[in-house]
Amino acid sequence: MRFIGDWKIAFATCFFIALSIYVARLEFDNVVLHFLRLAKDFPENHTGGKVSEKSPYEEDFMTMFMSTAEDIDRSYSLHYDFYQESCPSAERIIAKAITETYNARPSIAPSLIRLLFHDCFIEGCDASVLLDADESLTSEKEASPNQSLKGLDVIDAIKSELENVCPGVVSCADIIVLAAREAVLLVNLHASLLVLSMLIISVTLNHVFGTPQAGGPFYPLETGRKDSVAAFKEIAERELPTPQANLSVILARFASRGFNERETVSLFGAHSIGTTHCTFFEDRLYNFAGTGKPDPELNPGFLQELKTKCPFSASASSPSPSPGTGLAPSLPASDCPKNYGMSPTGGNDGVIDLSFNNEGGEENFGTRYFRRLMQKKGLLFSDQQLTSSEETETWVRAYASDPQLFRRDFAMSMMKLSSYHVLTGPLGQVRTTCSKVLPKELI
Ligand code: HEM
Ligand SMILES: [Ca+2]
Repeated sequence: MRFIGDWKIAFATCFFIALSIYVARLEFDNVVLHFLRLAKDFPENHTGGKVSEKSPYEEDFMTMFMSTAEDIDRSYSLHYDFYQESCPSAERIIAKAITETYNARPSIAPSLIRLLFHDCFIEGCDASVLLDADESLTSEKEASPNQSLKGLDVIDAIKSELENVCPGVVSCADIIVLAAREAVLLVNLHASLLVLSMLIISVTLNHVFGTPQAGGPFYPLETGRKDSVAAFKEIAERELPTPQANLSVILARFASRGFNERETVSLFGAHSIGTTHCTFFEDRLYNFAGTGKPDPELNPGFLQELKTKCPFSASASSPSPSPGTGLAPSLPASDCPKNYGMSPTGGNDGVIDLSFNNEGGEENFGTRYFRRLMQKKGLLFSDQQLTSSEETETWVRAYASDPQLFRRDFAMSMMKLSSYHVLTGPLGQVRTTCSKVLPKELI
């Protein structure tokens, strides 16, 4: 009995020490939150909707948020707490909905982060990706890269909840970026108390030994995005890099949207969570670039493990665009079985964790992905391409060994992506249903 009592006291003590260290180590997020509070007290100091031209790494969150903006007309720009008066509970409602959904369906977190990328990368964060086809519009959802998107139902559900509370106020574009922000925060954080306690202890141990905390980083977001009245299927087909894209294609696509190498590499850290279909990399296992052999850039032991997860299928032997082409631009999705889209028939529809056989630990958001790249264990050809140039490999190595650097850079890049090319003021509309533009009589 005595032993059990001692054990309990020891456990409780460890738990509270672990908790204190964990909380203390959240300094990064706390600084941001502190700054957010400051920002709230001085609302006239917010930046406008445009992403700063200056590299965000020369600035911190404070300056990015509070730097000079006097010359920007606030009604035409994003600003912090845009819904403060029009819908004060909006951000709370979104956060609650995402947390509840995540508790029942943790896979929602990566799906929402990917949804943000696919929306913002194509003509900006304007919810264009959510529109359904109608007589005047071809849906972006039909573009081959978007056919495997998930989580749209959750955005729709949040939107209808918000429409009940404050009709016609909160844009779908803002819901996407806020939902993705909550998703980043939640990744790997499970709700059950037992799991949470164990997580805190294991995370604390990780800290002691120099590895990062669980969950993704927090980053502040301005709001006030408007929704588009158009969708951009062809642009999505053409511009979203394919899993077979080589580094120059990838860097060019990101650079044309203002992202440098460092920012691009940091965003790829999102691939440390979620899943991928075998069809997106099976050519690397069986028939790389039509050679009938595996990709020599794939770790041999890892290759064998992947083969058991993704057995040879008809689609693995079908011709594929040679790596690096991005997307065969002249072929419609259905004619191009190995492009970004799901091959409609004969494809390997197996699904595998992007962190398959992860050695970095579940809690290791970001860092584990970069460590795997250094071991030639990138799942997608496009992932492994990040180690193919000196500049990008430098960042891969940096993020693999410095979790705090990754968290900071990822947060900054996600902020930048979330504000890319937004519509504000009269340039867009607030849809009442995310999948439909407003009927003319309501505009
Ligand atoms: C060259 C650039 C990229 C390519 C080729 C690419 C490709 C892919 C592919 C093929 C999948 C698997 C989809 C499926 O099978 O359902 C995937 C998943 C994912 N991607 Fe990317 N991606 C890229 C960049 C990004 C970026 C920049 C982000 C975020 C900032 C991102 C976030 C994700 C996430 C979180 C998942 C998991 C989705 C889920 O589990 O539902 N990706 N990506
Ligand atoms: Ca868009």
